[in-house]
Amino acid sequence: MNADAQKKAAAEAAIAHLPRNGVIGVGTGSTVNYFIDALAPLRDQIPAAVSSSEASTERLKRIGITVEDLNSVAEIKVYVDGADEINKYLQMIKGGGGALTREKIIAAVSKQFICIADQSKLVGTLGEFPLPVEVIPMARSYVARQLVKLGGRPVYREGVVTDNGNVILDVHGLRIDEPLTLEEKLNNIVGVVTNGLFAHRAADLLLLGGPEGVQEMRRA
Ligand SMILES: O=C(CO)[C@H](O)[C@H](O)COP(=O)(O)O
Repeated sequence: MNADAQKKAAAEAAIAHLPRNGVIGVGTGSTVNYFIDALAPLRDQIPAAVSSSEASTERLKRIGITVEDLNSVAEIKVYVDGADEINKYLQMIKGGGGALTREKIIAAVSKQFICIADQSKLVGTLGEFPLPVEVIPMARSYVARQLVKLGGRPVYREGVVTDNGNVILDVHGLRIDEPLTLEEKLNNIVGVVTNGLFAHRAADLLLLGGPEGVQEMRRA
């Protein structure tokens, strides 16, 4: 199975973990696109979804699933999303697709976070993938200087404006030995809206597609 087939298998495995009746959270990315496609036959059993991006909203609506604003939803039972990297504690780097802020908000609200990914995403130490940081535009240079002080090499994601009207710095060269501490330090930089480290709100379950099929991993 190649990476795409692994993503599809992981996405389809998530269907068995959905609540019988309840609002679900839906993330963003190519793996999530497979998940949305797999939701189509279940559209009548899903009262509504909350989505982490305009792209996913559009795809959900196209298959007939109602998308609600998070403010009108009392509870999200399950949130399904991909990751750019994930470790055995199910801490992640996310935001490759630029939707990290909404993803973090929905993850915080949701009772259960199911990560769907292909095998290449599972790593020993987070940080090989450049860490996305969403920044208020006027603070971009200041935040970049603070990121350099933390040992990173920030690169401005040119031409990208997030769904929230902000910009993204992708931070290269960080070896993330202490994800919890780094997530807090990044949050403390004035001008940072969100960073793509999901350490405090890690996933609860990883469905990992591999050559042999889909493996279920819970937090170590
Ligand atoms: O965080 C994300 C988007 O902001 C995605 O979950 C992450 O980039 C993984 O994407 P893909 O499923 O395409 O590999």
